[in-house]
Amino acid sequence: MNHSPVLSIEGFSVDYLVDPVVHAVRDVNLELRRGEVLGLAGESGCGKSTLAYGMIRLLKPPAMITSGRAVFRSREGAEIDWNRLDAAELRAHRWEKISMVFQGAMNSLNPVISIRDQFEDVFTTHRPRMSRKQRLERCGELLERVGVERRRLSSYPHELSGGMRQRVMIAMAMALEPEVMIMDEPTTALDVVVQREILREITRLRDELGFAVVFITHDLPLLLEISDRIAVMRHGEIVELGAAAELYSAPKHDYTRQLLASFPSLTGDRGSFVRGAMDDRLLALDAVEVQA
Ligand SMILES: Nc1ncnc2c1ncn2[C@@H]1O[C@H](COP(=O)(O)OP(=O)(O)OP(=O)(O)O)[C@@H](O)[C@H]1O
Repeated sequence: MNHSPVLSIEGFSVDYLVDPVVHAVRDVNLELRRGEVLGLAGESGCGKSTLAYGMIRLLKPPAMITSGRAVFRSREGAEIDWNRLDAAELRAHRWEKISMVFQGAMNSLNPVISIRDQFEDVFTTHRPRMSRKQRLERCGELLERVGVERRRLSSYPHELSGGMRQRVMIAMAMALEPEVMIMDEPTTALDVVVQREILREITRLRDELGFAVVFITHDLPLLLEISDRIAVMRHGEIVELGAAAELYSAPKHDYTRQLLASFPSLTGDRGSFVRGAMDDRLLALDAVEVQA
């Protein structure tokens, strides 16, 4: 993995201007490295979503960014200060450079428009020079990438299962080959088996295409499994940031310890899937150390 940052969050603070004011994100500094899966962990209300929406300027009043900036560095070396973009530039860069999949995104598909037409929309807006044939080919290819048959392009959302619709949303988020994908609880609404399949798909695609992911969930065991690094948030601040395996085996902050302890599957006697996966990771780390 290339360790250069693709997105740098610097001194970022967001308030909700209600009475009393909520300081939802407080002076956060965070670097997302090219190609990594960065997990954002922390209990409900700690500010994960506000930070994620804030960094791409998707917040609406009463939210206000009170300090800081989010700088995106493209593959070509261009620097984009997200806070300085006007509305048209923001629209152009979202999806192109940074795309998003949110919890329940599958319900944002328009029920009366076929998957093909919704998909094509992304390309007609952002790739106006593509021919219809090219668009169709690309839409089919993207669907297959996320494990949905090409023939589903002619389906309407209600004809697909929730898992399939969420896969369609992930395919759409990948359509313009963004360098960063922000995923806020993208699989929470799905049953555990489908959730696992989709997560496996996301990490496989990340390996193949090299985009970086900010993955948000309150499900710490899941985060430990799929993340390279994890940032733990509490009361709007990042209290600990480290490699997933290290955070699991040697948490530094008391709150991280408490958070780990609150998941019986991580601490209980019964072996769990996550613990197995983490043990493999730790063994891999040991192997690297032995080689070094
Ligand atoms: N529109 C709003 N107006 C006022 N306060 C808000 C608003 N949206 C969020 N907040 C507050 O901001 C803080 C951070 O919320 P946020 O949704 O970012 O947390 P979160 O960690 O993503 O939680 P969850 O996991 O439940 O989504 C919370 O105290 C929340 O109550």
